[in-house]
Amino acid sequence: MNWKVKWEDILFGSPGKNKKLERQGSRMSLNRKNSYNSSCSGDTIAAHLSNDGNRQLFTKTGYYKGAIVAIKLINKSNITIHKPLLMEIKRIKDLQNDHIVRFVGSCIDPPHQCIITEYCPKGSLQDVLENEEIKLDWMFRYSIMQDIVRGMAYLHSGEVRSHGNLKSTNCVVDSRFVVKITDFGLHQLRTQDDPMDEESFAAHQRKLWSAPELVRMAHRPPEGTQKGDVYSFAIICQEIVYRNGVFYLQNFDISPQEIGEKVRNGMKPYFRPTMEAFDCPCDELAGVIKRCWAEDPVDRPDFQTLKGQIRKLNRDGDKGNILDNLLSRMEQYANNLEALVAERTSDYLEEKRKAEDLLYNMLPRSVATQLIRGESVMAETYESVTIYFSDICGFTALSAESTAMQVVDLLNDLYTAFDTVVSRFDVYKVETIGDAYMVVSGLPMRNGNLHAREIARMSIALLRETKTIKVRHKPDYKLKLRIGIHSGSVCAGVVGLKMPRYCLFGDTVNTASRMESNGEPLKIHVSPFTKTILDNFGVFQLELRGGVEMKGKGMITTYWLLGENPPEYQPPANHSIL
Ligand SMILES: Nc1nc2c(ncn2[C@@H]2O[C@H](COP(=O)(O)OP(=O)(O)OP(=O)(O)O)[C@@H](O)[C@H]2O)c(=O)[nH]1
Ligand SMILES: [Mg+2]
Repeated sequence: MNWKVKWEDILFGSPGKNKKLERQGSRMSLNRKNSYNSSCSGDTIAAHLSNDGNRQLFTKTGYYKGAIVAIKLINKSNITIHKPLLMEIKRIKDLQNDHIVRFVGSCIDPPHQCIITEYCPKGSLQDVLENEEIKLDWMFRYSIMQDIVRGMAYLHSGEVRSHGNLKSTNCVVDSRFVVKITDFGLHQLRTQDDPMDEESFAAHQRKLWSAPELVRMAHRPPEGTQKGDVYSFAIICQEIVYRNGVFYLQNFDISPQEIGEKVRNGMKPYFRPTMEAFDCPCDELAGVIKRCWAEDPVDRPDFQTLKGQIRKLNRDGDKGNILDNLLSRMEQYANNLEALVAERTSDYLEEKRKAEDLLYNMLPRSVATQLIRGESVMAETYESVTIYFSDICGFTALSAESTAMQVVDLLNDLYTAFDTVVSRFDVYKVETIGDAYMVVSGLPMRNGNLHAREIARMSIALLRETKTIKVRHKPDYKLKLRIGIHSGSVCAGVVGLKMPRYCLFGDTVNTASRMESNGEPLKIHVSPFTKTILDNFGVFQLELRGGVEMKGKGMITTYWLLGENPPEYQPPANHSIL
């Protein structure tokens, strides 16, 4: 029973891996005329927007024994394994042909029943024909027809005998643009518990590939007939010639249901899709296609005969030889690889950008850039910087009365607002610890004496901002921010390898923190060192607070920052014309 696969043995991978699988997945355009009802569902199916903005779906895929496989879910509550089914599975597993999709195995244990096959990354022939970015010259189109003929001739010559459901969605395209036949045999597994509504648009659409004699049958055999397959092949060839969807009718717009009725009634002239010799590279091709969809199955050639005919047409058309054909496919393959490389490169750049953005958020820009370049960041001494600390008074009591989520929401609201304010100044936010917020100016880029002015302005702005912030779960609660600022020298550098952090060290940091803890709610507590610098600007209103006993420092005289005078009115200069 080497065909039996355990669902657990199929790897659906991490989200990252899935993304990769999905990208390689086959596409089913949802803008097709039919209302296709996807039977695929599951975690590896992804939707995305194609270049032209159409939503597309991918077929379900997974990893099995190290290879990507296509997974087709079976909509059946119960599968009985009996001898004929086992024999059929064996026959299908033994099939070996370049143009037949390899059967990998099947999961039959509910609830995960599926058929697992080789995965052809380019999707179905219908997907390829619909994709305008893929250029198909005539030689290429002949080779697609020839691939199908070869696969079908092989199927018909073996024990499978016939397909019964040949259509452009059941011809899949591998990464080298070789077309392979899929979804044949195993009808017992494929018949669904809740079959599709026979009168639905999708059901009528599916029948467009079916030969008239089969459509007329009340109980048509799921395996169809060999001549029926030839008719389906002709319909596919017409799709290949016109690239306008199945059963394209020039200047004629009727529903699949009406088409079905006209084909079924078998009245002369027999109703078939548009096929003009002048739309083909040679008259004979149109003739071959028309013979394949002859009303009387006896008049249709078999695939063995078609093999020779298509080969001859391609040669007679003098459109090149085997080598040209090969080169053409290789060219398509190379173009495709280029697109793939471009896509992967943009993925890589996107991931790189995300990683760098993260680093830029965690570290000052210049430091992050140095680290990205692989340079080590040496700790540096800065003679003069200004440090800001703030805290929310009564935060512990407020937290005790709130749920953890409410606290998180509050801090999130607060810091989102703070971060916006902070971004307007030449400062660097060092960290937030709970309700404490620490900001510095004057490093890693030195800014002379401006650091005190930047921090003072930012403090005033933050204080103003706090007054506007509403605590969502306590709308009447007034947040009281307590701010302390101090200037002096610090040492700064990156510490840690796993989670590098840019840290400041030195007594200035401690003093700034003490300025905050010795401050008062809704006030900005300024150290005498910062005040001296601020006085140089002549715009800040400072008020003496008095002597404050500070741990380890003794008594120091501190100030309150009340605000900034508006810039004085400057009359416009009187320019005289010399
Ligand atoms: N890449 C890839 N895509 C596939 C494969 N099989 C199916 N698909 C995609 O899935 C789409 C729908 O395939 P199916 O679920 O087999 O549906 P269908 O072929 O329309 O109908 P039935 O075969 O009759 O069930 C196709 O058009 C392809 O886009 C495969 O082996 N590889
Ligand atoms: Mg199919």
